[in-house]
Amino acid sequence: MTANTGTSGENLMGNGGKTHEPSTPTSDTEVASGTPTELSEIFFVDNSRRKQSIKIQVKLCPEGVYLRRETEEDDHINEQLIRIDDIIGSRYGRRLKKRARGGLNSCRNPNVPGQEADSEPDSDNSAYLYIYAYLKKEKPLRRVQTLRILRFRSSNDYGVNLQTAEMWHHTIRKHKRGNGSSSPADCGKQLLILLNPKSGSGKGRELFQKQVAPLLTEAEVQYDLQITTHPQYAKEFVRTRRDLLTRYSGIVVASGDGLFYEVLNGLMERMDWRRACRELPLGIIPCGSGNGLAKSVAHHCNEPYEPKPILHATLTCMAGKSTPMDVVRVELATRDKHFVMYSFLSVGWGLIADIDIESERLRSIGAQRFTLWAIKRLIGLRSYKGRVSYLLGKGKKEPPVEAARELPAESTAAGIRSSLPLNAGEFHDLPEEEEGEAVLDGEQFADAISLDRSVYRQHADSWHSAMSRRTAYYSLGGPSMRSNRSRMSISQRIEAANAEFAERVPTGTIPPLQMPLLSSDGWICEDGDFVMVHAAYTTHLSSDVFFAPESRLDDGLIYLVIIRRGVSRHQLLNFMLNLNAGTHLPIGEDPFIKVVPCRAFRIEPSSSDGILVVDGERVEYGPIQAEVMPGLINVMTTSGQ
Ligand SMILES: Nc1ncnc2c1ncn2[C@@H]1O[C@H](COP(=O)(O)OP(=O)(O)OP(=O)(O)O)[C@@H](O)[C@H]1O
Repeated sequence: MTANTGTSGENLMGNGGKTHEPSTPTSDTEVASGTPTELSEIFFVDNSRRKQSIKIQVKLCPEGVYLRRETEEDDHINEQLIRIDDIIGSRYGRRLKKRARGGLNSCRNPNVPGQEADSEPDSDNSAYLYIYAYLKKEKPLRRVQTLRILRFRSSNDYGVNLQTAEMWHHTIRKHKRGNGSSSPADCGKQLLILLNPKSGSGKGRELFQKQVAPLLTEAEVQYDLQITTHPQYAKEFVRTRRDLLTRYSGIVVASGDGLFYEVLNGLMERMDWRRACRELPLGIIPCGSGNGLAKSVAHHCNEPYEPKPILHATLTCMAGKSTPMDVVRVELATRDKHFVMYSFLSVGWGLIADIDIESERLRSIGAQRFTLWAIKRLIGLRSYKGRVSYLLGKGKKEPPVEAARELPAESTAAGIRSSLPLNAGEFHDLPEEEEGEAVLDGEQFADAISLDRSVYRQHADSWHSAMSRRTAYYSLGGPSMRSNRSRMSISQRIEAANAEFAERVPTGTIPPLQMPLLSSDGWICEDGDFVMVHAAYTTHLSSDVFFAPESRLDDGLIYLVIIRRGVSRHQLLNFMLNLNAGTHLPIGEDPFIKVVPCRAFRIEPSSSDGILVVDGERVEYGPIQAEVMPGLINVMTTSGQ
């Protein structure tokens, strides 16, 4: 719809065809900047069929834009509200040369002879305001793209008309801010967009240009697009950029879950990790193959996902709101080394992990590979011996389990740290980075630091150190260490460095992997044969696997699904078939399948052969444990907290 205002409006309202001043506030409440709170104007739309113009009152207020349409027929009045949340942005200026989506209809001022709406831009003194909105509709849940074009032509002077359009534009922005939305444009920062051109079907770049870039333009978002050139590019980028917090307002990953994992782990390696996690909201635009996080975020916000996941997720990232989300600190032990990684989706052992990884060889057939491999694995059903231990979530009762038992209250060696209440507030930032001597010291002792925090993700095909650089640097370079350094032996320095490190970086609060878990600390342990142990902390493992329906982004809980040997193939088949709808978990007690909401868990496989996955990627097989860091990061959502 194109509406025009100005002399025509005045004429109809009986002002004798005089041009009128630009829109003025209808309310006298004005903010310091001079932007009014409410604007109202009469517009007209040509109705060629009825050979008359339709009068439309347009009112802009904090709730959004009201359009009230009146025709000559008394009984024919209808109204529309474009909610401020549904408006992603507006633009003002001359008429766009290219026909804008939503249609810039030819319109003629009905009351001023000779004033052609379709005149060439050069002779057109009108200023146009383009309002871009994506209206949220229920049943079915969807977003409807809507463009409203307001044409301001009350003056013969283009500059005056432009001022009016500009005032409307700024008022829209003000109301969006007032609604809790913080656009990058408002804080003078850019959005960092990391795009993996190889993710999913390998069309990330194309999809971005076609579906994401136009929305960014509509929302006036300034962005820095970084196209990854190799694995670890994104991780290194966020880990090493000194101006990350001053230059960027948030980070959007246009890719699959794999790249999001890189970004998260890159942030966690920064000296200012805590501040970075708090101040830089993270968004995801699903261009990958699994897309569990994008679907979980859409589910959380009650936003549509299909049939246009990229469009919907981009809108979510543009909404300027964020919600805290849990991160899970995962610790692995292989070949006498400790590895730490930060996860946001899941840890898996057994059935689902096997299907996910083993079906890779059928990647060329698409998503059907999972179905085919699931059938294969159900026929040749495997189970794995081992031990699963967990700390129940606060206020959660232990579910009835056949073989669950409490760990003996062992009196353990000195130095075992008991499990503390998990609290994100316990994690601290490192002090600001210092150059020079400290870094040198760090390098000198890097190899000697006992707590190696390297992580190996086989699929990513590269080693990356999660903490070692920082460990070495901080521990020995801190002011408290420097003064006593000369009097300390190397081993004392290393010990002190580790102690300081443990305080300052996001260390775990549960006992290290090689230490026993105590029932007196609340640990519950199950030994036996397991078909599957799969832990999830978001609702969806992939866009079509609704694995943990009860999960909330920041509930501080890990949903541990345990399936014991003895489960029938029929029951397993039902489990697999119902994963899509989220109805796979037993409602009442079940001797073989159960779900445990916990804060931390440990898996200790008895054999050395099997598959473990973290966030859908294979990791080294061996003992693994994880604990939740509640609400550590903020993810972009449409409903902020
Ligand atoms: N330019 C690149 N070339 C090759 N690999 C890359 C490049 N950029 C990133 N990667 C790696 O590709 C891996 C997979 O990427 P991503 O997660 O984006 O896609 P996906 O695997 O298709 O999606 P999903 O993880 O949702 O299944 C990541 O682990 C990342 O390290």
